[in-house]
Amino acid sequence: MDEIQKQKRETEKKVGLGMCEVCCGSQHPRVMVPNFLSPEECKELEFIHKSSSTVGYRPNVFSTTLSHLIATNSSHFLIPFIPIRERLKDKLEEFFNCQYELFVEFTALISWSRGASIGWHSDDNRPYLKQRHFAVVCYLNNYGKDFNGGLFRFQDGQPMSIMPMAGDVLMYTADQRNIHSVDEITDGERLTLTLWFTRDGSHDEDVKLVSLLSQHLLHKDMAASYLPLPASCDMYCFSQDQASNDQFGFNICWARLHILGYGISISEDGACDSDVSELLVKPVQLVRGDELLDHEFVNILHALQVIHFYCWQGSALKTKALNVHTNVLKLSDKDKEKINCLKSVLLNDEDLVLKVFGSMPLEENGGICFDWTGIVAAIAAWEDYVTKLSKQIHLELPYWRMHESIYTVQLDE
Ligand SMILES: O=C(O)CCC(=O)C(=O)O
Ligand SMILES: [Fe+2]
Repeated sequence: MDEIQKQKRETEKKVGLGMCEVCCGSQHPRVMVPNFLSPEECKELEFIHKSSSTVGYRPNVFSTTLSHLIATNSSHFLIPFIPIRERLKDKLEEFFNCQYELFVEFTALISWSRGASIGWHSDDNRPYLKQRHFAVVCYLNNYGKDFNGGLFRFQDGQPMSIMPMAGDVLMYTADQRNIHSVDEITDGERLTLTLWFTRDGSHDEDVKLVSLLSQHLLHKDMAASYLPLPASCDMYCFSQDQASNDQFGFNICWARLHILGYGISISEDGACDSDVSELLVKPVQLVRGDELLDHEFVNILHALQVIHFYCWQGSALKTKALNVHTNVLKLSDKDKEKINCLKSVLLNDEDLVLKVFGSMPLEENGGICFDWTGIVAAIAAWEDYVTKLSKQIHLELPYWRMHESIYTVQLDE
């Protein structure tokens, strides 16, 4: 930890606040802003990503887009992004001395796992990406602690290489003046919040998101609107050779529970004979070792959200856990057989899970934290958290619809 902080201070020194004066006239318009996001903001976004991500657009890359959150009944998770997007836009316009308004073109949480990398490129290097004028990369976890490899490099100019550290933000123009690459990840999972901005209002992401939100939220009864609903199963299906779409691989929801030491059980008879798409929408129970928690989650995504909420809020939940009643059952041999059968459907390559999600020490990331009372407390605390966000989005949506823009609405208490 000390070593990392030392490295971080060195990076700040190297990059220096002087970089913040760089503007559009420079040969390589770019800026690195240390500690722009708070540790709490980084952790909340990590929770959202780890409990909602799908397979990404490149091998060994996972992503959570805002439209995916809307489509999976998790629109309320947009709320934490809103103040961050606003602050990033203000900073970008200020640093690049923009005389015109910028629009967010695309927002995503993106994680890169072992084996992922990208060679030299500019971010507008395809005809369909020409509207991308600025890139903003917010680093949400730490080089050397959460992952290894994954250094960001610019081909020319200063700063030349960036060591990702949680909270730091890199902004650069998306054109040829900022050709860059990312080294291969050798261990762990590297997480960013990445946004592209455009001057072209016809590519404003908000217009599309508001329309999706209207379709999803307007006619829904609030009480049911925060329970997650999985997307189609291929969005969670990881296979080594994604192009071939072969059957060998794993379901990433299941895999993310597995690396934290959890399994799932589906009590319904014959579940094991179902195909993956059916399994994803069935109620599940959590398993650890030979124990089963007697609580039914509406589906695997619900269980995954609660476990990652527990990892995120773990210590804060300890006091709440004191008066919680926990019912834990011992698994019978027949139960174990059913669970193993399920496992064979959701994962046919266990080694691949470990290869992809790496083996960085998990202690500080909540990986080792486990006790059933804490998890039962997390079930209720997760519900309070999502209900609060859900109420907020329902209150704000009418204003967003009016302005076709997603922004912090000042509502009187
Ligand atoms: O994550 C990063 O540091 C940059 C990723 C990148 O270059 C891209 O997505 O185009
Ligand atoms: Fe890029």
